[in-house]
Amino acid sequence: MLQLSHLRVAYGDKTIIEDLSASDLNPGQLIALLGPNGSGKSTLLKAVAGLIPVRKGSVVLDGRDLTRASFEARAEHVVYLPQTLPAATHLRVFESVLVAANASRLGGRATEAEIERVNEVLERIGIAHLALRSLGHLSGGQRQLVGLAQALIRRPRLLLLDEPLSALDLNFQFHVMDLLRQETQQHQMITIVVLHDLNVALRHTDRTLLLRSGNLVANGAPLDVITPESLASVYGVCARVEHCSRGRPLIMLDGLVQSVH
Ligand SMILES: Nc1ncnc2c1ncn2[C@@H]1O[C@H](COP(=O)(O)OP(=O)(O)OP(=O)(O)O)[C@@H](O)[C@H]1O
Repeated sequence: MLQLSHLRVAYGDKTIIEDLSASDLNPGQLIALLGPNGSGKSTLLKAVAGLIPVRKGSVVLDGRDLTRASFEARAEHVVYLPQTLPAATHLRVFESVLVAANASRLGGRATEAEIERVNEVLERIGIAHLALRSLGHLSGGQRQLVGLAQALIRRPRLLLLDEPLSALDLNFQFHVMDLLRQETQQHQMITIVVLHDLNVALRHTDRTLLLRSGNLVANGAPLDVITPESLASVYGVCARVEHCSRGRPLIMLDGLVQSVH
């Protein structure tokens, strides 16, 4: 279980998150982290991952406060995939995922099991045919899928993904969200994914955290959090949550209420 308590996060003297708490973040849950541009989503993920110091409060994972753990200890349990795509190096896709699989131990030869796992992850994501291509020869979306493979191969306790769909086409967006849900449930991970497409959050996630100006304004089931009221007050849009002929919820955007920036 993950519990965030009274977090304060700042860049220098600029406080972004003042006093944020979130509980009920449980293993097996795919959790959407939503909020307008600049609301602090990346800052929160980076702080939980230990990439920005937490000035106050705690990040407790399975009873252990990660803010007091060494970077190495934290890296064993937490994987963070940033918004930026993996660098376009000469490394081949297969090697880059193998390196990620080995990231938590120093050196040593890859085991048969690790090689098999890399093949399996590439297959599941749908990029096995790219295994021998160098990263520098891939498209942006293909590199984003490699980044995802590098994260999933680690099978962490806590997986933090910052806009992992931003470069993907519709087919891969659906496939990746489906895969994340399966992996999260099967391996009882806690997966937090930053999304801008609220329909994706409604369709694919178990829980939703909604940020506004560094404050957590809602934490609950997607349909309880994504409401006309919260869309108006947080995103400044006039919208309805309708149900399509198959019963799935869909956000219909009618216009802007106000600027929230
Ligand atoms: N390195 C930094 N130094 C100072 N301020 C920063 C830094 N990085 C981000 N900020 C500020 O922190 C605030 C939150 O930024 P953050 O990137 O966490 O937002 P976000 O919700 O992820 O936004 P987006 O949806 O646009 O990616 C913004 O006001 C931003 O300008």
